Amino acid sequence: MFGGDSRTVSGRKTKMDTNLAKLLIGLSVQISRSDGRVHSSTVKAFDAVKSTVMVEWTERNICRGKEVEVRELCSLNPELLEHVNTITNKAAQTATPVPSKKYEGRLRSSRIPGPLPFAARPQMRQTCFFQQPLTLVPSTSGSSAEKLDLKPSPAISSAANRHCQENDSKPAPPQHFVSEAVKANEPERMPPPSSFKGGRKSVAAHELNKGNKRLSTVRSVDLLTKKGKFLEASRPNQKFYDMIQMFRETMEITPVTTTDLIEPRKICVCVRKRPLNKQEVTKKEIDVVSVPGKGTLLVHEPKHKVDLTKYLENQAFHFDFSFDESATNELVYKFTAQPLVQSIYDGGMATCFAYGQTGSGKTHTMGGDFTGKQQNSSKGIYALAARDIFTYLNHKTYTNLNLSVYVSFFEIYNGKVYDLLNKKTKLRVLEDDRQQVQVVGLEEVLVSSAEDVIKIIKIGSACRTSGQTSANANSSRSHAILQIILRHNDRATTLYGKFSLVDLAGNERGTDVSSNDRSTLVETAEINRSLLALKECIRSLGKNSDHIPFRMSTLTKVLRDSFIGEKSKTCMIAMVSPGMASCEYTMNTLRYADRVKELNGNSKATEPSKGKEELSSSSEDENVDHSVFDAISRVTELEEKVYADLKRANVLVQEMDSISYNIEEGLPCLLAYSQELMDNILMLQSAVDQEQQATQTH
Ligand SMILES: Nc1ncnc2c1ncn2[C@@H]1O[C@H](COP(=O)(O)OP(=O)(O)OP(=O)(O)O)[C@@H](O)[C@H]1O
Repeated sequence: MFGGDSRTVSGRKTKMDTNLAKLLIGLSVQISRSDGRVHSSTVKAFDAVKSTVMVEWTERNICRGKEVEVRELCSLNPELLEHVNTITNKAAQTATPVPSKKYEGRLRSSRIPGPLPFAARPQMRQTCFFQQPLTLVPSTSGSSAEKLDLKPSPAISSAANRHCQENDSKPAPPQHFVSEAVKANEPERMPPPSSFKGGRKSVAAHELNKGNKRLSTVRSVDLLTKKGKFLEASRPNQKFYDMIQMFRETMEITPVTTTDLIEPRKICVCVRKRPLNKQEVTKKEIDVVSVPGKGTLLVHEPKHKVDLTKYLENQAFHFDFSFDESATNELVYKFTAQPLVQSIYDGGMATCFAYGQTGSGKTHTMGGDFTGKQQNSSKGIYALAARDIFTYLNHKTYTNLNLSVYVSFFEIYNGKVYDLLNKKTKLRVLEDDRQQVQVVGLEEVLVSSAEDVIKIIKIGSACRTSGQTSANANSSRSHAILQIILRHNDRATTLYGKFSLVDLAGNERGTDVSSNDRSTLVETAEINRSLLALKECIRSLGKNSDHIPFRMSTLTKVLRDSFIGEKSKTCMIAMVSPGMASCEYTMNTLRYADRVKELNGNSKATEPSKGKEELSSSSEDENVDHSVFDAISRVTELEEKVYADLKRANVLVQEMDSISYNIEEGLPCLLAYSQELMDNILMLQSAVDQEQQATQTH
């Protein structure tokens, strides 16, 4: 690459590295932190092999440090690159460098540095989709064969310019970059202990490259001992993080605002992203979900190519509304459940579902946000809907309807219904000849204010069945259904309208439970079965189909009247966790929500951003769905047969019972009768005996 005698070249290169080290060390430079802050730090060491520098700064009296790639440093400090280039060019003509003005007072050495050792770096690839690839163009001019003309992508330039503007308030000169290296087998950026150990560093790096286990151990021990000092050690999957951050720099964001228009919809499907939680932040979990707004949500799916190159697959999903991590429950309510309140006053059925992976924020959205373990029930969709229902009730338009409000709160756990307002009494779900489904004995409490409803929510929520899964220590494994019912104040208290607010159980797969015992697996299978049935029912509602497959699960049975009727309206809020660890479940949630919405006339077409791969995976998903659906239908058929057999057996038992009753009743009579008969026989016998005696005497 360098041409000429290799000994001369390597000798020249070592000298240049030494010069560059002298130029950089001691400089005050801007660095970018993982949380987005940009501040100054001092260059302490230069690693020519990795083309990185070690920088240090003081924060709250703690000396911190981090390793930064030279190209990253140059992008944040454009004058630095300019300065290096100036010196390099001058060096070709004179032996004395003239430092650029900005760094004049900060240079510790005025010796001529060599050009940046970019050429020593391996060929790299830009694999982040949606990102214009960076170009690495060898310069044809100049005497130095190592010098490269590095062209940035416009997106990155603008990002870098933004940084510069923030810090310098003057426009940044054109930037020079190398493309993003994303080899999985490349070590993640960690502070090299060698940088601080003078002569040892190159040996350690060299030996490490050779795969020397002993030295690897030494290196990791070094890293551990340095941990206290270098708190900024990069996060796991730093490359993915960088790629996502770069992508976000180019993203246009239009968040939902309270002034946005709400169109009336029969089925509304929205998505809400929760913020990273404390544990995720501590683990330096990467946020892989972006919400540009206008109903769109992006998942930056981290992927590896066959050659282990890391890349992102940015997948776009479109819903009626998309809410980012800053959205409040009030805002989410305004666009989801609130428009449904009107429909129950029009005599319809409204249903709002919170769907998502365990720990994604369903209970937070429906029941209210948490402060520690305390839930603020007045800030959830349950309470907000109750408040509006009472506002309507007291409005002059509706007072003449003469309605009262009742509340029931129950859960479905493992296909069984439990009354949360009556000490979790197990209830039976029966269907009459007209296919009306009744939850027999369900407590309905008459309420006169939203505060009454909040009290009921508190009582009911405390009762919910909880288990433990790997994602959420207080996971709800049941579907909780709060129903706010409007009834006429006549003697029969006939039903007028009903709002069902459903906090669904977590949708994670059977393998995601920390305990693999049979009951937990059965529990998970039951959850998945009911969620699948729910999807099919909402899809049928969307198609205005006459056939609603509501018998497939207890959940759909009890919500049967929500899926029928012209005035029925449904809203689903799909919740997603933003962490990279949840990426697969996030994709499952979004695909589910997408299928629910698919046949809804109001929805815009989904534009998967992927090509063939995405299409094949979604058709695979469909096949899986259908086979599961078929299996569920078969199980449901069998269940119905067994149920019919049971019914017949029951009738037989009752007949036998009545026969045995008759036998039991008849037996004493028979005995008395036979006794009577016996007495009569005896009497007859004695009469015959007397007659015989009399005959003999005569
Ligand atoms: N939008 C949000 N803002 C802040 N914190 C949130 C948000 N959504 C969820 N959380 C927090 O995340 C944690 C898990 O949320 P939540 O219990 O609501 O999840 P879930 O989906 O109901 O889980 P499960 O299905 O297991 O019950 C809670 O501590 C909650 O406070």
